[in-house]
Amino acid sequence: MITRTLQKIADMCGGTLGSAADPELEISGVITDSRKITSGCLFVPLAGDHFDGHDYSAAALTAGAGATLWQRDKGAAPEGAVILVEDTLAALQRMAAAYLSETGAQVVGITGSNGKTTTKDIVTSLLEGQYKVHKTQGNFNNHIGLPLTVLSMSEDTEIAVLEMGMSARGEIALLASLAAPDVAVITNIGESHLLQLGSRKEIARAKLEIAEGLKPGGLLIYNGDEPLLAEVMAEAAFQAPEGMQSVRFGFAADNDVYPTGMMTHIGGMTFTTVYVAEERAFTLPLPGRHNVSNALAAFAVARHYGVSEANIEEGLKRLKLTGMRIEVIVTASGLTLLNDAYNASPTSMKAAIDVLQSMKTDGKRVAVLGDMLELGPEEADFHREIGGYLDPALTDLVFTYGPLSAFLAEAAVKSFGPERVSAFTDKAELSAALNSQCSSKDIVLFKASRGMRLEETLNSLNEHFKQT
Ligand SMILES: CC(=O)N[C@H]1[C@@H](OP(=O)(O)OP(=O)(O)OC[C@H]2O[C@@H](n3ccc(=O)[nH]c3=O)[C@H](O)[C@@H]2O)O[C@H](CO)[C@@H](O)[C@@H]1O[C@H](C)C(=O)N[C@@H](C)C(=O)N[C@H](CCC(=O)N[C@@H](CCC[C@@H](N)C(=O)O)C(=O)O)C(=O)O
Ligand SMILES: Nc1ncnc2c1ncn2[C@@H]1O[C@H](COP(=O)(O)OP(=O)(O)OP(=O)(O)O)[C@@H](O)[C@H]1O
Ligand SMILES: C[C@@H](N)C(=O)N[C@H](C)C(=O)O
Repeated sequence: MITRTLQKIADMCGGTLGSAADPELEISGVITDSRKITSGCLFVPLAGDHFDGHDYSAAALTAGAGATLWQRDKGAAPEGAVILVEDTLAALQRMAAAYLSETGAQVVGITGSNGKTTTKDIVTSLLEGQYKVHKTQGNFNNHIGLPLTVLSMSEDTEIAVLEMGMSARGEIALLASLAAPDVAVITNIGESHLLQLGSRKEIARAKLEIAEGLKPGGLLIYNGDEPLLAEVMAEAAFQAPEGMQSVRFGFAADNDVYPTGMMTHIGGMTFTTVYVAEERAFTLPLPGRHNVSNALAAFAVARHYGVSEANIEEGLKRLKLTGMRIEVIVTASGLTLLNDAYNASPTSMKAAIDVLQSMKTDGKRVAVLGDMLELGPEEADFHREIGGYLDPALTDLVFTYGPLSAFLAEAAVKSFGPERVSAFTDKAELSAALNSQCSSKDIVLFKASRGMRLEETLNSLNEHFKQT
């Protein structure tokens, strides 16, 4: 984490020391929540939807913070070590950019509608055998999360792997301007946040802002199976940096990185590809064809940094995936739970259904699917599309949760019949139905948008089977 004198911190964030501040005071770490203060940290108060951090600056100092930023338009600053700034969020971002530059770390920025977190985890696992790597924790991928990620990295980090999320134009541009990536990855163009962007082409334009933020001579690694990306890059408005290199990954053989074979097995996927010289087989401890796509993007990053095939194989073995991304949980009772409840959009929903329908079981395959949010005016049709995508020969029961998922159920009934499809808007009723209709031999998929918190229903079913 960042460790600097108070004066240096003030210089990095464009602030001015308050009269009581000791310029030589050592600051270590940056915290934005007064309830999580660490000794000697810099507290950065942010104004949010429910609180204004400035109301907690004095408490933060009392709790052991070494100093606090203070926004000039917030009235009288508290007594003690204060750095006065025009805007605390802008100061946080400026500090992060300065720190990243001072460390000299290489930066890999990862964006895309789906797979940012997964690909970030795979990239990290492939690189860390040869480099000191720091990566985004959880989903800290926005205008606050990315700066905090950077400020938490150690001074001797060699490569920072930073997830960049967005839900509006300009957001990736801001993150890329802060991070100045050496390598930018675009995993795919799906439908996430279509409500705000309006079209998939506009989503592609938003994601390609990462390329425009590359350092000169930087490398863009993008999904070559997605025509919208090439279309947008051909537009006059797209401003590639000087000397930009590019590598395309995907399933089509005209990509630079693509699989020459794939096989699903109980522990994940095995695929063959030409990594450096000749075709090799690699085992990915993750289910789903979509995760092969993510792995191929990560391979392109690893090859750029000269990672050996031996380290690739070791990296895949030690892969630590962030939870709730098609996480396979086999309970003591034998019930298999697919926890894919972190978020959902049509592309990721289909990918999850493909995983469920490809798994072998002596019991039933059960899909528990909740609302997909932020999809815009066509949201009902997107849910109907998923209902029609389910295969009654491969999925046995369908349970839906949420008002939008009623459209999914309506479409599924046409091929499953009413006795195999149940729609709910109450979690307790959904859980009761699952408890009575599922058996310990079943595989049960849970997937919905973050806002549905469907992991609560997964946990309820898990608890039920622990007691039976
Ligand atoms: C500002 C902040 O961190 N807020 C977090 C806080 O929210 P809450 O509503 O409780 O408080 P306020 O925001 O009103 O509080 C303002 C500050 O005051 C501090 N404070 C409060 C009380 C107190 O006693 N002492 C205090 O010091 C407080 O700490 C605030 O700093 O808590 C929530 C629950 O934990 C957090 O969720 C909330 O975090 C916000 C949402 C945030 O942006 N956090 C980032 C660090 C982050 O990266 N979060 C990611 C989610 C990112 C995301 O959604 N990404 C999108 C794509 C980008 C969309 C973009 N348009 C956007 O707006 O984000 C995606 O699809 O992935 C995460 O946590 O996963
Ligand atoms: N390449 C992909 N194509 C389709 N779905 C994917 C892909 N990669 C991951 N997913 C699915 O998308 C969901 C989110 O995965 P992940 O968290 O890795 O993506 P993300 O882009 O970080 O999401 P978010 O925008 O919420 O941060 C999971 O259900 C996961 O299984
Ligand atoms: C976490 C939040 N930004 C998000 O991903 N929202 C979408 C709609 C989801 O919850 O799936």
